Amino acid sequence: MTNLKSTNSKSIAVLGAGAWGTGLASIAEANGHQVSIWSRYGSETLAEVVENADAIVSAISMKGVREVATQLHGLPIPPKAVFVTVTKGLEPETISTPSQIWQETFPIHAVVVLSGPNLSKEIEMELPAATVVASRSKDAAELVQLVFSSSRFRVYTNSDPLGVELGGTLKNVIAIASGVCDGLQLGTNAKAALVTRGLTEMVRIGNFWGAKTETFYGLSGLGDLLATCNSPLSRNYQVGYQMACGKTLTEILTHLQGTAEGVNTCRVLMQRAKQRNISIPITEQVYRLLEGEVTPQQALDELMLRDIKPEYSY
Ligand SMILES: NC(=O)C1=CN([C@@H]2O[C@H](COP(=O)(O)OP(=O)(O)OC[C@H]3O[C@@H](n4cnc5c(N)ncnc54)[C@H](O)[C@@H]3O)[C@@H](O)[C@H]2O)C=CC1
Ligand SMILES: O=C(CO)COP(=O)(O)O
Repeated sequence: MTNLKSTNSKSIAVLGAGAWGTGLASIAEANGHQVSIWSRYGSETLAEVVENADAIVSAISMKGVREVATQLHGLPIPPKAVFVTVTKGLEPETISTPSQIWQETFPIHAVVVLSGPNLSKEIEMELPAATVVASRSKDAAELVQLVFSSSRFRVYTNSDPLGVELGGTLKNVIAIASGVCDGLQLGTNAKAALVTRGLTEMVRIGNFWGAKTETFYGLSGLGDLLATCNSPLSRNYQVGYQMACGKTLTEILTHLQGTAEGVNTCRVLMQRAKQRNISIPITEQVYRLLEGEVTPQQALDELMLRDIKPEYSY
């Protein structure tokens, strides 16, 4: 077994000084690594922050990933540097995942996806949590595992980066639906049904994309669903909860602290599912709700009154 204390100090560049970027920076720093954080509002340049980095951690929200990757592309990046992406979103124009953008921009560097049930407020309070680091490169995943592993943060490796990334991304849409469920006070049975059928929907989309089914039953799929579908700390859950309480999406997003990626992800998924004829009924109702086409109650009725069918039809 690896002794966590034996890790050599690494140079870690964190891009994005939001809730999760600063949270991950604190974990790495507490583990004895040299951490620099880059923010578009800060005084340090990207070039200064990534110079000599062993790992470059992108904690940029989806809308900024391509722009930051392009800015970095023109800079001298150490060949040893591993890119770590923690963004949970999809690019609307290309339907690319963040790791695909990083890999496309830096084809010779290893890319690692870090995702799991990691509500940053709880991590900030040093409550225990676990996560997954996944990569096509076993060495890169193990390096990132050592950088972040601690007595408060248990990090597992995984060899299905696409599944791990999609788990964290797709669950955001189900978290919005769960917020609606709680806002309407539909009860525990309804929540259990929603989360379970939500997972089926995630597996269906993930399989279509080429991810492994079992990955969705791990920390980055089921684990993250359980966390975000049951916690008012989740911004995505808050979007659904507040819509069920009568607020408009614009009002909610104006006052929300940080990013609720599920809003954009839901739109991208609907576009993809329509093109490919994939059945995603929960996502479809979340989409219609976000677009103002149905009320929360109508979305519920539409889901309950769908044609009856067998439980399994991936
Ligand atoms: N907060 C959490 O609990 C967790 C968040 N995540 C994911 O991590 C990502 C970041 O989340 P948060 O830190 O919570 O969001 P945040 O909204 O607090 O921070 C986002 C960061 O991205 C930066 N950014 C956005 N567009 C940019 C651009 N064009 N150029 C440069 N920088 C740009 C912002 O300045 C900010 O520093 C999201 O995809 C989220 O889903 C993942 C796990 C946990
Ligand atoms: O992904 C998260 C926890 O794992 C954070 O969820 P929210 O983005 O909904 O706050």
